[in-house]
Amino acid sequence: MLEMRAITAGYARNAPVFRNVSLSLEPGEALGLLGPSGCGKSTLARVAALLHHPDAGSLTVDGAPVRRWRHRAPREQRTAFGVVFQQARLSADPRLALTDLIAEPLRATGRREDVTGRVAELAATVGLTADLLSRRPHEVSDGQLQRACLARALVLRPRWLVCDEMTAMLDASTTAALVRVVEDYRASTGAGLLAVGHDRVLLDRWCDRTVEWGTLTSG
Ligand SMILES: Nc1ncnc2c1ncn2[C@@H]1O[C@H](COP(=O)(O)OP(=O)(O)OP(=O)(O)O)[C@@H](O)[C@H]1O
Repeated sequence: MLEMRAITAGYARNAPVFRNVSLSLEPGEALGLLGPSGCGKSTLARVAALLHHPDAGSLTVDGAPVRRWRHRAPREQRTAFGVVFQQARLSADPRLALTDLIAEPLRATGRREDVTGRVAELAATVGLTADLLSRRPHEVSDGQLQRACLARALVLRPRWLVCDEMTAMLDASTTAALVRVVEDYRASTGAGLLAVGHDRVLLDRWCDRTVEWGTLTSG
């Protein structure tokens, strides 16, 4: 279970982006989050994935309260999450070939021996061919780079996936392919999903439940 209670968060101490937002996901649930631009959906998604320290409120992941965020979070909690953002180019190190980008979390957690097998397996899953794997981000399309970012998000087999406008920059066929990869992953592992988006039709089709930002505030 992923439980956020009365979260207040933002980027300046006395001017939070939002206050008292609560949201819970059941184990294995796919939840879509819709809301107007700038309301704070990405910020909340980053709090949920342990990437942004909230000003107040509590987060519990699979029964364990989160006390530290970002690099201070315990590895076991940090690696429970796979995250994919809208702008793949901002979240990909431009110096790394796609194969190293996908392998980055394995190397960072000392699992170098898993790199070759796991990268090959995930490249096939997300539809990246060997010639693309050796290229760097500026040598591939946005869709190809997002495929690599999704593979990176899955490489440690997370229990929770956070997809923040993952498909907003992509065409219909790449969108369908990446959504299918996430669905197959969830079907085989039981992972939960928080999908932030603007497209209600896509979220309704993809998720078990879709909530509007305006319904999450508890006063
Ligand atoms: N790193 C940052 N520093 C300062 N302010 C930020 C930062 N990131 C976001 N903001 C501000 O916080 C507010 C919420 O941004 P956020 O990206 O969470 O909204 P959103 O609901 O995801 O928007 P969108 O749907 O447009 O992506 C916005 O006013 C934004 O300008």
